[in-house]
Amino acid sequence: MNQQDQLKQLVGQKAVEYIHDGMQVGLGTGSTVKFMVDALGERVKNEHLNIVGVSTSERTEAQAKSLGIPMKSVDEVDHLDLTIDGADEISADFQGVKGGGAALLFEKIVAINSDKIMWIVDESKMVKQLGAFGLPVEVIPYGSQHVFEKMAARGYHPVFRKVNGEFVRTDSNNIIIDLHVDPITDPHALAEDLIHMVGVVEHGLFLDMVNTVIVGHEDGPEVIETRP
Ligand SMILES: O=C(CO)[C@H](O)[C@H](O)COP(=O)(O)O
Repeated sequence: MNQQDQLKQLVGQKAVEYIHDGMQVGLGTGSTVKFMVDALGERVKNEHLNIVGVSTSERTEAQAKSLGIPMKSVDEVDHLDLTIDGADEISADFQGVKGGGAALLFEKIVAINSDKIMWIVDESKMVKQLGAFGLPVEVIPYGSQHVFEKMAARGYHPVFRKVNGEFVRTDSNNIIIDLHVDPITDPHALAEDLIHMVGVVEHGLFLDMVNTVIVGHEDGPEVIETRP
């Protein structure tokens, strides 16, 4: 395992210490969360931890079920106690960019219905200002070329996300446009502009949301309470 994966595993293992009996827990998406779900599966199996998971993607759902974690859909729970997710960038004032794994819509729905939100990252994700990582925006396919052109006209430097020449599809069958605005000097203004563009379903700016960040360093995990 490379060093970055070791840090991801470390924060994943640390995060599950915050999960207790009876909790309804949102499970994010991505390579860091995968380690967390593995660790949670161990606790469910070995300690008979009694929890319900709510996933943010088909990938996480399949992994959690394969490990015997009891799962419900977001609409089957009245609330979530805690959501643990990864992030692509976290700024010095704890604003986040997410959606590198194209799961930002479900991640945001689960996050805003959670009492507490925790992000788990290796130290490379901590930045001064957001923007170096392209900002993912989920867009419905119909009319997306026009949305793209409007974004370009605003100077957002959009790029359709494709793999092998094919549009990447989200779990809702939408597509992703990554914006290259670096640095993002006013994330709130950008978020406000994007969410009002017709055809945009959701954007990857997760603002004023996170309560706890666990950062993986070589000498151990650092737990930062951002909004206790
Ligand atoms: O937002 C996400 C998926 O949509 C992920 O949380 C984010 O991309 C981080 O992923 P990783 O842990 O693989 O670096």
